Amino acid sequence: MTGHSARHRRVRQGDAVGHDSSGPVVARAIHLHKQYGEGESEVVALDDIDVEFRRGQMTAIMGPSGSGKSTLMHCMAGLDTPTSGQVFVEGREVSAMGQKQLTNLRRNEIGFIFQSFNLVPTLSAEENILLPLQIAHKPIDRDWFDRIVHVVGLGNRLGHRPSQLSGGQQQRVACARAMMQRPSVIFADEPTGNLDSRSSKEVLEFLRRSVRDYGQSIVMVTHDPRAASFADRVLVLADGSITLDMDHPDYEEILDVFADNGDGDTAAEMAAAEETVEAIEDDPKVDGPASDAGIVQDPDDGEVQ
Ligand SMILES: Nc1ncnc2c1ncn2[C@@H]1O[C@H](COP(=O)(O)OP(=O)(O)OP(=O)(O)O)[C@@H](O)[C@H]1O
Repeated sequence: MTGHSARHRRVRQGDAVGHDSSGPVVARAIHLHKQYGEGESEVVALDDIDVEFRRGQMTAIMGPSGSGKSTLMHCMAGLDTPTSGQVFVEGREVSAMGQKQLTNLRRNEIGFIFQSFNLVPTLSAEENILLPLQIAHKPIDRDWFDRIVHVVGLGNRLGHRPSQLSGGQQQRVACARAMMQRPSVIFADEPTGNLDSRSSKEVLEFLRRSVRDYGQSIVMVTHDPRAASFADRVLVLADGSITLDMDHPDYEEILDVFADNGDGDTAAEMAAAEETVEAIEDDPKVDGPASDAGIVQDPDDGEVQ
């Protein structure tokens, strides 16, 4: 398959991404520039990015390793500071906030989902889900809790600790935790990166449902074209710039983009790796999902709330 439909737009340096689409904006970056180091060690991670993320949409951010995906998400979420430019969430300028305001913003407006789940190992699933609200001394809406737990499908696992749950179940706890505070936007960094394809699908279906049924806004970094195909919109980054803005692309169209970018080996490798994983999972001799074994929690990979 070659070429892209009119729904997909090549983006050139200086173009504003998302300004021509309908729907209110939940988060926005204006001339966002991020540079690490100086002189010979200087790296431009984000090169003058203009982008808008709309409410009630799931946006996937893709691109080769080192293209700036995590930096963009961290700057949008107030976890990293831009070198220049502005970031707004709900119309409030994140890039001008002090530490206290940032903490408040992250507690009240932003939900996080990380690749390594970041659950507290000594707490039960229920306690993990409620922890951010308790830290923020906020009241617990039991009806909302019950609805989320039902949608995530964890009803009979609430008393279990993370070590007693599969990788997919742990990530669904992390999803429920992110949804519990009804954030304006959830930022998800490779949410299915540690999961087998079956668990990935469960997590992605939950995220999709939270967008469809509850109008949740989600921005998700992923390397996985299958995960990106769950999104309403896919942005492709290269060398710190957004190069493509795709509206509801399917899996084939996403694979095609990486082939078009001269990254065909990567696309072929991704498809082959996925087929191998699916074959292993479908093999009756293999007992349980691959993700149940060997999950290592990285305590430095972001914060709990
Ligand atoms: N703290 C840092 N100090 C110096 N350089 C950094 C730092 N963080 C990121 N970079 C550099 O900025 C660029 C963008 O990194 P970033 O992590 O955003 O890429 P990415 O697209 O998320 O990559 P990956 O897919 O491998 O996670 C890379 O060249 C990276 O080496």
